[in-house]
Amino acid sequence: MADKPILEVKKLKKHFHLGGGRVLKAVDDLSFAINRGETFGLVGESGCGKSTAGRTIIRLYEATSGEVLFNGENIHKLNAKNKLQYNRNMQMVFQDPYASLDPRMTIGKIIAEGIDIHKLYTGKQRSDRVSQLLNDVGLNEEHAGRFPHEFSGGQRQRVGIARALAIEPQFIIADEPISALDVSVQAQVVNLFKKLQKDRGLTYLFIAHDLAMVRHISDRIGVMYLGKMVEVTTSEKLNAKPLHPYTQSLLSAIPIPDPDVQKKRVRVILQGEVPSPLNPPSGCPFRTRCPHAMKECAESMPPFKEVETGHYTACHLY
Ligand SMILES: Nc1ncnc2c1ncn2[C@@H]1O[C@H](COP(=O)(O)OP(=O)(O)OP(=O)(O)O)[C@@H](O)[C@H]1O
Repeated sequence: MADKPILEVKKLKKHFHLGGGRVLKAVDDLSFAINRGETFGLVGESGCGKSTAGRTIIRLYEATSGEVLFNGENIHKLNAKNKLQYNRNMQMVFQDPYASLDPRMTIGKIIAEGIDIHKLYTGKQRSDRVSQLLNDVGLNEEHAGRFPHEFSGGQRQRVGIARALAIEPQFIIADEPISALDVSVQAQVVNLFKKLQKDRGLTYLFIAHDLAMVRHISDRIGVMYLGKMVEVTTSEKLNAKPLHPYTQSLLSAIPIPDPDVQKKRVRVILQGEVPSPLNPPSGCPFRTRCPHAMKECAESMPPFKEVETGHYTACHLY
């Protein structure tokens, strides 16, 4: 029998109350699961709720409703001791490696923060651990006494990764971890993520707006639009046969290196902008930009259902 998923997200909602009765449904009814050892890519345009989803899963934000099960346990029902253990199992790597590293702290202190909070090592064991982590991410132990501003963007992101690894988590949420980096170093950081996953059996939730990149590193992909999950399947199925018109448009925008194939491809160009999440369209939120919109799309939100084995989508076409 297959292993139970390491993470199950069930009907997760995170609504921000902005005053004056205005409610911004940043994450609305999100359901998906991540298997142990896989990379799950979460994609969608800016503002669709990817970061909010990641932050709610790791409990930087409290959920408005819904469930997050980690190793089968509902994380919203954990007592203080188990919550600390949960925090140990799940860590986050942020987009901007400069903003997320305290400029007044040395790299060694930054990396050891989690070790100190969880009281894992002290003295020589602690400094040995920091040296090891620096080596593991392609830096070296002399870097421990330096400050974040002395490093390049790629090196700072390596520090961010070492910090996340310090307490040996099983699961890492990487929120746009390469988008702030030069193109030339993006591949190096992606390769580091891959190597660490292989060596340590890590599971990743990899958040990014760039489907072209995500599909190369993810086993499975979830596509979000205006706070909702619109499609989930394996990278191969998503590439070969995307079901949701929004996914089709994202894929059709990715250039193909082969000019003959590129010529034959039908480009799906979306009309208009993403609607405001404060005032989303009725029914399916994508209908105002969808080339296949029908009458029923304005009337009801299509259920998120398994259309083919392991291939889920929320669209009235299916
Ligand atoms: N703390 C907050 N308070 C109010 N609204 C918020 C807050 N955080 C995010 N939002 C809003 O929630 C929606 C989703 O934002 P989120 O950052 O999760 O999207 P995203 O897909 O990660 O986009 P990006 O890649 O630009 O960060 C946006 O409309 C955003 O303005």
